[in-house]
Amino acid sequence: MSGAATAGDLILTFNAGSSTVKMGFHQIAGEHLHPVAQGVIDFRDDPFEIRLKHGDRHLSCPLEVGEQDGDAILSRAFDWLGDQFDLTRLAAIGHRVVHGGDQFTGPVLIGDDSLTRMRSLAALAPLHQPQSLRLIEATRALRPDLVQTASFDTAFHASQQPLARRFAIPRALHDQGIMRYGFHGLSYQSISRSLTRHAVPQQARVVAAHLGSGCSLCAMQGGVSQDSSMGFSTIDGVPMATRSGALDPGVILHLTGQMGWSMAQVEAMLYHQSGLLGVSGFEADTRELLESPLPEAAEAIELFCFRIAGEVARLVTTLGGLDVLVFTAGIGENQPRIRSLVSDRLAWLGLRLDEGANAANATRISRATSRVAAMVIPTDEESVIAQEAWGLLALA
Ligand SMILES: Nc1ncnc2c1ncn2[C@@H]1O[C@H](COP(=O)(O)OP(=O)(O)O)[C@@H](O)[C@H]1O
Ligand SMILES: CC(=O)OP(=O)(O)O
Ligand SMILES: [Mg+2]
Repeated sequence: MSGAATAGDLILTFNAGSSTVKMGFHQIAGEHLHPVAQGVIDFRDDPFEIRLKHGDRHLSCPLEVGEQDGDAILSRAFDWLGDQFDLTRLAAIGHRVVHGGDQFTGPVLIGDDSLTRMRSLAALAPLHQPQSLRLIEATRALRPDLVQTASFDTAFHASQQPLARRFAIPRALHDQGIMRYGFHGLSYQSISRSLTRHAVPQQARVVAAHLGSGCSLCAMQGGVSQDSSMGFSTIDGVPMATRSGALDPGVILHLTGQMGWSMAQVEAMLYHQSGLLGVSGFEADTRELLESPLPEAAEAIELFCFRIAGEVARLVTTLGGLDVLVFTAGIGENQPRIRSLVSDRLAWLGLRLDEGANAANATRISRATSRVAAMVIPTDEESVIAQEAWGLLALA
């Protein structure tokens, strides 16, 4: 890749999540990077399309290609994006890559060697890593001239103490990399920066709850990660849209041993058939569940909030107390009812919501008298990826 840097002033980011690819266009202007447009391809839409918000304009384009055909999706998306932006201005494309293992503790330029190492981690994040790798490879084929960079979800958690990262299993397994990594790190880094902008002191003990399709929580102090609910894989921690969250490992032994399930069946159950979808029996989206009169829907929401509050309590122990609870991502930013149900279970910590502010998705949603502050802070993983890509351009 060396010598490939262009004089472009645009950075495009790709954030391949479990069900969407989010995009961000950022413009380099002197010492600053300005977000200029955000886009999304949501694979749950049928038929799916690319949607773009550019200033006040909302644009969309049907993709009309198979969901699995990554090359065709990208080429069609690039054609259309080329009508909206002068893509010769692209200086770099930055990708979110979920698993960096213990090999990547910061962002990297993508080249043959880093790509091989990212591929070796694909099995550890089967919902995410293959999707990012397909995008990176398709972009390389389409625009081999472009600098590409990778920003890792796991990197932010490299600051955790060894104790927080260890499972109580034989040391030899830990030494082979079977340890707690933590995810959603780009989101937590974005939150950490926003907290500084909101004048939250560096030493404040913060628990951030990233509640989207994937859900995790992170204990932060001094602007860095101290512990998190997700460990080795993106199934760990609290229940999610379709993932189980932490589960007694004896259940897996029972299913594969006594009940004769294959590993593929177990994997499908843990990643795709559990969480809100599994408990409700019909729906993974909190918006639909909260509208539903069915008791199973109410139970799915109750269990979700019960487990989130329980995880906050565990992370408070890691921090030795709690000053700020932050809600972020699709659910955290937009679902007052979920924030309220979680916070009610944390009243013993001295947390009291201002229900008016909560209903309005205000930045500060706790009462002035609350011992713990509760905040709603939009996450911006795309800006973190773009900043990191920009920082690497000089090395390209
Ligand atoms: N405007 C909204 N109002 C209420 N809930 C929302 C809204 N947008 C997203 N959500 C919830 O957030 C979830 C997706 O969150 P998001 O952070 O976009 O996920 P991901 O990045 O993991 O794909 C949806 O399944 C839905 O439950
Ligand atoms: C790590 C993870 O679960 O990511 P997402 O929420 O984007 O699926
Ligand atoms: Mg996400």
